[in-house]
Amino acid sequence: MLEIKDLHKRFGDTVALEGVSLTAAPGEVVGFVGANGAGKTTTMRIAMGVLAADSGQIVYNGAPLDVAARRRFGYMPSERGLYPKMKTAEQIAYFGELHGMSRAEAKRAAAALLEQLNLTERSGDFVQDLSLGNQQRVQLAVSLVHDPEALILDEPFSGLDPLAVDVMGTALKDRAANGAPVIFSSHQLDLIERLCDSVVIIGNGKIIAAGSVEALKAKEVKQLRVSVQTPQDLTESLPGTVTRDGDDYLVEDADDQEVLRIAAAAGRVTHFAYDQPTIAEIFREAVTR
Ligand SMILES: Nc1ncnc2c1ncn2[C@@H]1O[C@H](COP(=O)(O)OP(=O)(O)OP(=O)(O)O)[C@@H](O)[C@H]1O
Repeated sequence: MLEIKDLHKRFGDTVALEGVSLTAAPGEVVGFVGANGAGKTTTMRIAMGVLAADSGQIVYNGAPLDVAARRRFGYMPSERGLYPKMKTAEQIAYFGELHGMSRAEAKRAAAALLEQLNLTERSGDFVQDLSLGNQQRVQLAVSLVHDPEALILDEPFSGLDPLAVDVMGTALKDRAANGAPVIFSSHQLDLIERLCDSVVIIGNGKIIAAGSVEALKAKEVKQLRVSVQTPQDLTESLPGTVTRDGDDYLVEDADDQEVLRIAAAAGRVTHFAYDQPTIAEIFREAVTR
């Protein structure tokens, strides 16, 4: 379990973090979202020891996270750090060696990652000759090469094409399936919705919403969507506040069982469920609250 506890950080007069806490359990993929300047990068840098907090703690499996444990983490910093004049496969293996792997182990791990990230054909290319998206795949490979116990990734999906997003998403899910806690930041909320078990929303250095994707959605659920095959117009006969969305009825403030009974009496009910908001809608609502 990775626990980020009550972080505070100022840069001069700027208050960057004001009591930020979040946790990632083993196998949990946590999406970290927030507007530009909200404090995501600062939080992740502090978690990785790149930056010192004014106060707060990073706890891993019950103990303060130290340098030795951090070496077993995988980190993708926002300022990407690759050696442009090194060849792709060598680069990944080199980072493996920096993490204490033997040369042979590191080369094997690099080859496997290149395969998984569809980069095998680029193994011998200099990093500087790769497209930006492929450089980013290499950056992910670098953060994964030592088979990290936990992952902290700052916007790993920015600028990737949909195919690359799928490849990277699968790579992250695989790590989580092996028990790694995974935290990544992103502005792509559809992706967060697709990949994450839970979401943490930060605004102006404070956590403004957090929880499992299902719990966040369930909390915001408001309207019932009903589709009925009937020649009648049920707007007046259904209880509560009723509006139309195409052929559907949207019902609020009503007993759902009563709605179902009236709808079923009128015709064949083909859809009956509460509309769930998207993570994008929950985010917009949270940051404008
Ligand atoms: N080294 C620094 N010196 C001064 N201010 C900083 C520094 N790093 C971050 N800040 C400030 O701290 C706040 C949080 O920035 P941070 O980079 O953590 O946000 P972010 O959520 O990662 O944003 P983005 O989505 O734009 O990457 C901002 O007001 C930013 O200007």
